[in-house]
Amino acid sequence: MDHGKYMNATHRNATRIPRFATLDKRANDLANADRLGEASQVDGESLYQALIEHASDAIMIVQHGQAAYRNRAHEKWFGFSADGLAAPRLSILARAEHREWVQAYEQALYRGEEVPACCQMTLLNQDGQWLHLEVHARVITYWGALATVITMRVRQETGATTGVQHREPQGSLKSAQEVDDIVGTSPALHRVLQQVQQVAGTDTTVLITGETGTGKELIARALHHLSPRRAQPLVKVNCTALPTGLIESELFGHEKGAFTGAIARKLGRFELAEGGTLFLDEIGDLALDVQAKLLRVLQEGEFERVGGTQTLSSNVRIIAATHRDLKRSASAETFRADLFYRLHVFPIHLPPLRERVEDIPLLVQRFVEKYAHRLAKSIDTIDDTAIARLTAYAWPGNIRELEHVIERALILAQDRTLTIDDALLCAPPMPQSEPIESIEQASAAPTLTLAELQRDHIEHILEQTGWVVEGPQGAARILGLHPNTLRGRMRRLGIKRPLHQV
Ligand SMILES: Nc1ncnc2c1ncn2[C@@H]1O[C@H](COP(=O)(O)OP(=O)(O)OP(=O)(O)O)[C@@H](O)[C@H]1O
Repeated sequence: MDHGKYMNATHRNATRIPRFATLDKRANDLANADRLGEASQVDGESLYQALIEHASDAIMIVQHGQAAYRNRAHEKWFGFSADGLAAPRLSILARAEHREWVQAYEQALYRGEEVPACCQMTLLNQDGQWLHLEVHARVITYWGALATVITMRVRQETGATTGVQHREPQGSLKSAQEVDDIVGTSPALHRVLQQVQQVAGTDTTVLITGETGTGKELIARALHHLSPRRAQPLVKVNCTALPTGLIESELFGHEKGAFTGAIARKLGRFELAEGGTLFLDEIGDLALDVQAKLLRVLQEGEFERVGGTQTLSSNVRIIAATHRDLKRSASAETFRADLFYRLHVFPIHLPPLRERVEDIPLLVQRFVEKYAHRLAKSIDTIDDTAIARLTAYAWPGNIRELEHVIERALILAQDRTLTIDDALLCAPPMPQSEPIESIEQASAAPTLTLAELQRDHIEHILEQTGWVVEGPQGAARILGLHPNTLRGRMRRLGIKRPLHQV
């Protein structure tokens, strides 16, 4: 499939083909009409469209190899996108052992060749359920152009890959995925989304933990977008990126003349987030004196601007995130224990990608679509060995690293098949035979601590990049880390450029 073409085609189609909303309105017009008395007043085209829209079979119209229209049943069974158009290809969703066959079927179909009038296949939906389908496909002329109509009748659900049997695909869990484009079907992600759903509607403080690049910010956004505060601002503060001297004024604002350089009053992030959500990223890096002031706002809802005497009250919901083990930091007295308990009201832990490898194929699909479009590349297939390599890799930078690997793979792609060269993956692959739970231990030499292992790996990458941290060729990008996060980690792990290389 030509993704570049698809995106253009989708935009072109947007004007030529009635979009979901138009069909939906016509369907509603029809539903509102008195069926016996007024049905005759609805024109034949509307009637036909309403019938398709409300059919119990999943119907998709494909043009230029991509979905130009999907009816309600299709969205209900497959999910995948809020605008109803971006349904992944059948072959991506097919069972591995049938993928080749489904791909051949699909390609023949889109070339306008003859395919069996009816066939059966099993496809994965967005909720990780396998659906047994009876598939009918035919080529038609649609608004003056050739299109393929694919009708699918769901014969049976075989239960979810998550192990949850017969879960309703449009259930409440999907909304978190819908609002922030969160991809994945693993039980681990499923549990996280369940927690998001439970807490989003409240004002409870949430502490999101997890390694770098696991999607903490994405989850924070989903919490805000699903909360009653969604119409108010979501304000982010990166506690690592701000110099210690400035963080207090960033959070609480300052009055004119409060310190040298304070030439005017400045509102802090608490005031900017008033009525909305304040996302305190990397809260584990907050200086101890600022922690005390933050605790006061959390407990009493009050603060003063730096240099100010007026006490201001605050109405913000706090979401904090960290890659650190805050409990351990509290024991080591680098983080206030009282603040830790105040934040730890509703913890959400995002497991590392290596513990939810089931999410990798869909994430790859998502990133291929994203970057194929941006880079104007056309990718039809993802090499089988590529998926095997990607699932065997340890992903120290988690999903951000995966995203960058796919971007680089697309830049390097010479033809329409995406391949993953070992050189694209920086850390050693995980041992294949070990169960996932033991991988961390297995990949670490017995005499090395995790910190030592991390230091070695970061140093190794820095040496490869000539100690360049930032930029397209920099170590941060390769490791899938934000440059400031990498600098912070280098400081923490005592990594310094050797003098002879300076
Ligand atoms: N489940 C997911 N589906 C789609 N994209 C994801 C998912 N999880 C993470 N991403 C993407 O991976 C990248 C990293 O995610 P995010 O910034 O939320 O991670 P993080 O844990 O906050 O990282 P850090 O600790 O370094 O700040 C982002 O581009 C995000 O959109």
